[in-house]
Amino acid sequence: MTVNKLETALEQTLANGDKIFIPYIMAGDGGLDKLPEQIQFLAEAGATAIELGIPFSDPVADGPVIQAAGIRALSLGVSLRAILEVLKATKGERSIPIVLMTYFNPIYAYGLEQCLADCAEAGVSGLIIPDLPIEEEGEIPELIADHDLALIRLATLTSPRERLTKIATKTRGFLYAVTVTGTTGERNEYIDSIGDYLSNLKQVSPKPVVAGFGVSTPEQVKQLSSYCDGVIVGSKIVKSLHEGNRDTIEELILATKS
Ligand SMILES: O=P(O)(O)OC[C@@H](O)[C@@H](O)c1c[nH]c2ccccc12
Repeated sequence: MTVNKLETALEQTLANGDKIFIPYIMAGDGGLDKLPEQIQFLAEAGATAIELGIPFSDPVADGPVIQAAGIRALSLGVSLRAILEVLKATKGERSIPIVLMTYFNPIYAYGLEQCLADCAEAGVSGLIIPDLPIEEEGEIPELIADHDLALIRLATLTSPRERLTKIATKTRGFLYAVTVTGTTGERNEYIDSIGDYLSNLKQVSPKPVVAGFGVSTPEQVKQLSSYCDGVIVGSKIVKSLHEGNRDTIEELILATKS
């Protein structure tokens, strides 16, 4: 029951009075053999779930830090297939839910049905596919649900209210609330209406609302998660892991604890 694993972890975090913290890491950055230990470190540091990026040659939504991590992983020959094999082999060792963040192309190249079956077998709980807008999903959400995986939808600042409501109703697991316009990466400030945007999403979303993009300090973690159910941090985590600066990661996670 992989979807349940994700939803239970999110619910438990909120029931404890904490906020959700989902770190994004690039699979295979530093070598795929490092992945199980990186996951274990983040789980022990108190992460709720992990968003695992699949390296891809044309990552249109990624800023410089994540692009560079993807290039490092690709240069080591890291593939979706190899990542799923590592996840499958280490499934019994971890209890933290894993969500894959991948552009649609690697899934398509793998073969949709086979990829979903292998994700489920590897113990993956959900998928974030940023270049699959709801207008173009077709039958894909049903196939994903048939494999007991959550398709996590993204809400963006530029979506009209009606579209946001549709996205919020359709999302599974949680709603990913993108907090900036543009690509991933650290930001110094958010738009003034960020609180209203997140509070509105909370009102229309039956699932937890988790804010991501541009979050890199404990203060930002606290600020954004005060309007919703928690945060996703990508670039800052990727950079800190790469530089061996793990204290920074622990401090970010600590900011979500009550
Ligand atoms: O790096 P940031 O600004 O902290 O943002 C999170 C983000 O990296 C992660 O969720 C992500 C990485 N690549 C993406 C592509 C689309 C949507 C989300 C993502």
